[in-house]
Amino acid sequence: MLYIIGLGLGDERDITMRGLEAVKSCEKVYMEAYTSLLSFGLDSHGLSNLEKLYGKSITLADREMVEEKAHHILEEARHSHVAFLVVGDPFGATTHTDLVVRAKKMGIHVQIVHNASVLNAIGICGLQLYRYGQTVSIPFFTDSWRPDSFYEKIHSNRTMGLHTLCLLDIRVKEPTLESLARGRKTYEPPRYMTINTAIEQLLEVVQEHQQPAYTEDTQCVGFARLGSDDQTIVAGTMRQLQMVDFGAPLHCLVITGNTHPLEEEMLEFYRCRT
Ligand SMILES: C[S@@+](CC[C@H](N)C(=O)[O-])C[C@H]1O[C@@H](n2cnc3c(N)ncnc32)[C@H](O)[C@@H]1O
Repeated sequence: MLYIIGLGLGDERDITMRGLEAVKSCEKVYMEAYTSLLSFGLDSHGLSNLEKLYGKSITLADREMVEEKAHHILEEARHSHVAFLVVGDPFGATTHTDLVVRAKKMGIHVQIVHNASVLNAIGICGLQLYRYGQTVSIPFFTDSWRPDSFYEKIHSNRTMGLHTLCLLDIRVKEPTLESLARGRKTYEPPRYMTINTAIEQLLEVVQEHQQPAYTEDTQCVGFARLGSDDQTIVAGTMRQLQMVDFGAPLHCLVITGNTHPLEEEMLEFYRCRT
């Protein structure tokens, strides 16, 4: 049996009763460690908090393991109970759908335990969840790689008056260029995109378009560490949010579409005062 268990967004206390029971029944516990981050991080201290709560040791499943060695996890799940822990909800990231499909094709029973996701937690700012268009991902630009496919999606969302959730890049376990050349992998330190960098890139991309989908004066909402005790939510123009220090990761950004008066009333509680 493969259990895919959402941990929610805050800390170890956010697992559901059902999730906790499932973890406790498993012989092997993996923790997915690259599409998100719990508020206490995944250092040895954060992990040991989880291990203490579950009374089990946890194996970190990094990008390489999930993408290249998923077969090994699935083979274990064929013969025993295996838990695969995911920050947020299991279906808040596309990777985990792939795991479910592979497991089902191998005839392995899969059980999903849902939890809160960034995809619904953004509702806290008052923008109605059913007034969103396509979600976009904003990758870190490099000197030679500046993919901007997110722009057209934002454009079409805004044309229809819909809000856009921008998920921001997470780079963990990226091999350094030198190590690739040498054939022995060493890794860059982890990087998490800030709202400030996202806005800088958004404003760079929009300059290349005649009829801009947004400007520096477009209303947005920035979210940091949603679901944790020190979550930060600020509403303001792109220009205003660029000046805000949102602190530690994770961050995401919403570009507003047309707003309803009730949405405006809620946004007032988070309005940037500078
Ligand atoms: C691929 S999504 C994974 C979402 C996760 N599985 C879930 O269901 O919430 C990861 C992105 O969501 C955003 N994100 C996730 N958790 C967040 C949080 N607690 N606060 C703000 N943004 C968050 C970040 O932009 C991050 O790069």
